Amino acid sequence: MKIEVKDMNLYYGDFHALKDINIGIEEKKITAFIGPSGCGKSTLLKSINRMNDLVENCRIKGDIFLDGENIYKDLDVNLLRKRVGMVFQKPNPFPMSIYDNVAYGPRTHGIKSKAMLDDIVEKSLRDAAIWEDTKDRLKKSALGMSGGQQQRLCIARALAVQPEVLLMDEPTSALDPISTTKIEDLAMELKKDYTIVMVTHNMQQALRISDNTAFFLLGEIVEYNDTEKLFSIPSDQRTEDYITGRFG
Ligand SMILES: Nc1ncnc2c1ncn2[C@@H]1O[C@H](COP(=O)(O)OP(=O)(O)OP(=O)(O)O)[C@@H](O)[C@H]1O
Repeated sequence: MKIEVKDMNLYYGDFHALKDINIGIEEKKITAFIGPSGCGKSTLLKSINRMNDLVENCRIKGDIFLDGENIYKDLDVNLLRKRVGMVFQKPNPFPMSIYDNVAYGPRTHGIKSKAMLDDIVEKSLRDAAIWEDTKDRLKKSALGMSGGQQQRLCIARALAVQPEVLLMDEPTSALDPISTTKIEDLAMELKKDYTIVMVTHNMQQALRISDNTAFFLLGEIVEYNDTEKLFSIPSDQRTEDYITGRFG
């Protein structure tokens, strides 16, 4: 297991948003989090790189381990966020050039050599399958790209600091079907090297690309299994009701 969440409970003030969460995320696999709106998928995703630390009134009990190290006790938060990158629902490139977007992370980690940065930028853009679209316009603003290109750029930006885990929060929900397919293909390619955890509202997407799926409801994980099993022979009635479209 790359990540293990043990007996985790999370509260936003008095609101109990995650209840007794226990889940192991397998290395170099795609794990999908599905479930109706507001059931805690993003909250758990954001906990894995401690983004909830930024939320006032957020209290967490229990533990999360990355390669056996407790992320709340044993790891520096900056190092954790280098190892666990994140891509958000809406592409959010910085208002700067394509090159500078990708070089941003490596620069903040102290890399100054132009040759080294050039290599990292090219490799990251290639790995995010967007080198061909960008190689002749690296100095142009990232904001001039299409939404789908911007999302792949954001993935390149996340890859540039050589993370081990990539958290993706509904990465295709703002994209058209063609860009969505590109991101899905990319995720399947990236799992050779990275552990991917993806929140998705799209059950077809979870079925197409993920190895394991967790079904969330009202802050609990109702069922967690191999994706094909979860969708073909769900063991909980609530999972069955959700995947057959009876609610949510
Ligand atoms: N910063 C916050 N302060 C207070 N409550 C919050 C905060 N963030 C989330 N919540 C609440 O926690 C619950 C879980 O939210 P979360 O965003 O994790 O759900 P989700 O399953 O990802 O939903 P969606 O699919 O709509 O993104 C919701 O009821 C939400 O209103």
